[in-house]
Amino acid sequence: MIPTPSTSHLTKEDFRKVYEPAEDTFILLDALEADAEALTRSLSAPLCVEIGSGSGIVTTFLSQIFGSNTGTYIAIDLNPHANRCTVTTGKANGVHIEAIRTSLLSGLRSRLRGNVDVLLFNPPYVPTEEEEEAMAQGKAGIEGSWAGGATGTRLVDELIDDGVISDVLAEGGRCYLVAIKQNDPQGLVRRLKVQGLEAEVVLARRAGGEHLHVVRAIKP
Ligand SMILES: C[S@@+](CC[C@H](N)C(=O)[O-])C[C@H]1O[C@@H](n2cnc3c(N)ncnc32)[C@H](O)[C@@H]1O
Repeated sequence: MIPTPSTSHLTKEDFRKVYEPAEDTFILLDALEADAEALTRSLSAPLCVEIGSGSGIVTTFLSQIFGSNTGTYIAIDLNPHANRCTVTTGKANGVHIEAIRTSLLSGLRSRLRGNVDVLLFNPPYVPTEEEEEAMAQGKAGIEGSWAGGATGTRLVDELIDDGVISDVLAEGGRCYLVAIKQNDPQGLVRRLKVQGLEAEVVLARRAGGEHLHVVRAIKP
């Protein structure tokens, strides 16, 4: 069993500004752990990119699967406090994470094209008024952790429908997305398939009031 990275260096004050790991975080860790053997078998020096890294716990966990001196870890977040927390969580657990402040993969897409071995995104997935989502994105604070627009998939839609995921993944590269039932995970799977990816729901469970899913897409 891979240990959950320590976040004990982060304070209550940090978690007022940055998303605190919760059930949606943990289902993503579980999906990665379930694929640990396949990940390490097929990738020796992986380039791993997480969008929306928050506390940094997911990227740190992924580095533990590969071994912390193996691979390159890039963690993106729109929230500058998340960038800082991600770096300190990496350090506290012995991994170097490059934190970048941008929206989705803006400014990085052409550099990453065909090179990403593992792409992760636990997005803001709660269905909200579009105005509320736009305001949350503008503030780049904690509100941006959950406000997901009309169907909760505004950011994921942008990644899928603009072909960003299929574009940046390397051959054999994998993308893991968290979604809830209201996001229509099977619809996400269908649209990822349209982009030429092998996609499926690999994990689903109820937690509190949410029916959480992890969608995995692999570039053949
Ligand atoms: C649900 S939280 C997930 C945090 C962490 N990965 C986890 O699983 O605990 C979503 C994260 O996405 C970030 N985010 C929201 N909009 C973003 C955007 N346009 N580009 C990059 N990150 C974004 C938020 O700041 C937040 O840290």
